[in-house]
Amino acid sequence: MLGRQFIRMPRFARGLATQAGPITNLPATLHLKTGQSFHGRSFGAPKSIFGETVFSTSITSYTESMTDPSYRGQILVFTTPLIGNYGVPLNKAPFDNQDVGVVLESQNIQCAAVIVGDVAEKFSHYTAVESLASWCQRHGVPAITGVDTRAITRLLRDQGTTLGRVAVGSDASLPAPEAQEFWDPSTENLVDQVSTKVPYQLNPGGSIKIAVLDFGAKANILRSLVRRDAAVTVLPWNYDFNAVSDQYDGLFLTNGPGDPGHCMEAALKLRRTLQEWDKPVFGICMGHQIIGMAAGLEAYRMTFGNRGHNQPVLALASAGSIKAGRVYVTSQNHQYALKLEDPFPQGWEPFFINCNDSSVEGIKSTADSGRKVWGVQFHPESAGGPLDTIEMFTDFVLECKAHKLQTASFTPQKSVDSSPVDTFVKPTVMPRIAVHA
Ligand SMILES: NC(=O)CC[C@H](N)C(=O)O
Repeated sequence: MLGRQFIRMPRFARGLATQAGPITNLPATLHLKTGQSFHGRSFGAPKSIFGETVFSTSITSYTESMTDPSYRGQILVFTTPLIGNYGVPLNKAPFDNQDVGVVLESQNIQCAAVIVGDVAEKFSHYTAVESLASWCQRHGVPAITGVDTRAITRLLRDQGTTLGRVAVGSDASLPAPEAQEFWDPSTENLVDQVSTKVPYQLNPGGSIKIAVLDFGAKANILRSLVRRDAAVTVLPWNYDFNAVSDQYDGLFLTNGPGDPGHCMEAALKLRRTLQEWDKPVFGICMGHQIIGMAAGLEAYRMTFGNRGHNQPVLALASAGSIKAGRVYVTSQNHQYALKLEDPFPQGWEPFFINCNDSSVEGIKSTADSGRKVWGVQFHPESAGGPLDTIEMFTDFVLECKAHKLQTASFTPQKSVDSSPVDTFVKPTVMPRIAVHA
């Protein structure tokens, strides 16, 4: 009764919900480079691919995870046995300059393939317009169901993230590829593949100007800034921010796929920024790793990384909404981390530490450094996952405003025309859809 009263499905969704998804009967095999093979059924695109096999402990939000550009090149194994039961929503948001035009984290499925124990053949949700199976098929993404994901996960935990091959249809019965045939996505600069090619703006009338270096931004990061009334200018990952830094009140560095070592160029540019520019800087995941590398810390590859929405982190310092000594439950998706060095580089301190594996979960500039710079390995923007740390976006925007106010009396007023956007390729309709294509 209650459900009927409060949850009214839009007419288009009512007809589609609970339809059976088109599960194919094609055989499908996951081969790991370490020699193990798992045989199941295909429910995605009838094609075979290589990738890096990783597991996620997230229980919900398969749609957000699969569209997160940080999963590029990865074969994503869900530890939750039943995946797909709420289907997939229409991935389109109102087309205006307040949003990136999508409901999920980017326009496309970004992971190379998905592996589940049991795909839901029927789905039901008031926003669902199609099944997980038809979404994968439409996007050309292979997917396997009916394999022992617990066994795969235990292997990956022991031997670490492992290169894999998803073989579908007649390929499924072929022998496993030779070790040297496995493609390793970490050898490529994946960031360059997903970052915007041209700068663009969101919410140009916002009260504070934030430049965002796009390493493969999740849409909810951009939304989280826009919702706090930031005027956001999204720049390619290797853009020379130093040339335009005086025109912004803050700098943000996003998440992104692959080995941060491929983005050393961005870390070196940021090192100069931090030497010459004293406004607030905030980075998430890949962005945090870039800040760390700019500070002189080293990034290393973890055995199996952290992927899931239940990662507890302990705050070691207080800043804004974050209180030292508290544990926050966080959303994560990473393979690399910053090394915990003792002592930390001068002017820097650890901010958060992971309660499970003691890896560095955040760094910040020290109180006496005169700067406000934070990086966090986890995802405060959630999508999916808990919102325990979402107020870090508010903290950042408030710091930018405070800095602007403090310096306003000393800085000559800039003319309105000083916006760097005038020198950019400035489309009249922002290329939101094309950003992560
Ligand atoms: N989500 C991210 O930004 C991931 C960062 C980096 N690609 C890693 O795997 O560690």
